Amino acid sequence: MSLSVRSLTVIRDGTYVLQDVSFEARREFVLVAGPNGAGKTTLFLAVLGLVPYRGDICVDGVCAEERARRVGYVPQILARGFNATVWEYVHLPAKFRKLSDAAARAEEALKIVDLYELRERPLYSLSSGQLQRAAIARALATGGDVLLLDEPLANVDPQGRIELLQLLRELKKSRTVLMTSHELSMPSDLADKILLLNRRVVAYGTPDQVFSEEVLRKVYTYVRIAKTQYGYVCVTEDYAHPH
Ligand SMILES: Nc1ncnc2c1ncn2[C@@H]1O[C@H](COP(=O)(O)OP(=O)(O)OP(=O)(O)O)[C@@H](O)[C@H]1O
Repeated sequence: MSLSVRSLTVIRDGTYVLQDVSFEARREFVLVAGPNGAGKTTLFLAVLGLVPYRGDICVDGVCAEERARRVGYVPQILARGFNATVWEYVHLPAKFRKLSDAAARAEEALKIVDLYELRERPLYSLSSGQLQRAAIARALATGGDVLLLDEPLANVDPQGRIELLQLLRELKKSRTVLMTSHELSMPSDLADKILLLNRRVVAYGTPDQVFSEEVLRKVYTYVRIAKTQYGYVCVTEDYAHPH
């Protein structure tokens, strides 16, 4: 459950989308932050071997593209499908990979995300938060000691967010989880590390290290993050100086 990225460079249409990106994560929860176009999704696609890249990417010491089998990926935009049930959505990828215990894996994954009771429901009937949890179960069912979650908190209501954060806390106990988010307010016990990207690694460290004004200024002009009793709270200067 370790991910090691060394000197990763991705060029698309002649432009450097990622340049000399290096970091390691081992059974940690890493929040991948950075502005639009910073290369966060591209980093995930490179780990999965879906874009051409230079550099070394290894999962549990496996650096060839078979490493992708050890990675669970939840993309930013989730297809609701039309006729699939929750069970089919979670079970079928594991079955198509001919995993002998596909049904047991799907069952366990659905229990982990607390959707087992809803397994016969059509996918389209789920709320956004439930759909996100179903997508996480789908990734868990095919493997996934390293989980890559692209914006799982987007479009999720506050109650769904609490449920998802609770699930993420559980998942990180036995896995390496990378999650992208533009929402930097979060409980202080969630992220072990913050990877602040802007095509290069701007900073990689603990939230206290990266959420400092000095580091954030390198990427965001008007953003501040305060550590409060509620966790890290992100405010922009228009809140700090109301009109
Ligand atoms: N298929 C592609 N061909 C060429 N350039 C691409 C392609 N996909 C993405 N890019 C470019 O790569 C850069 C990084 O995109 P990426 O989606 O990785 O950023 P991101 O940090 O995930 O952004 P966001 O926060 O908006 O989701 C962007 O400038 C984008 O235009």
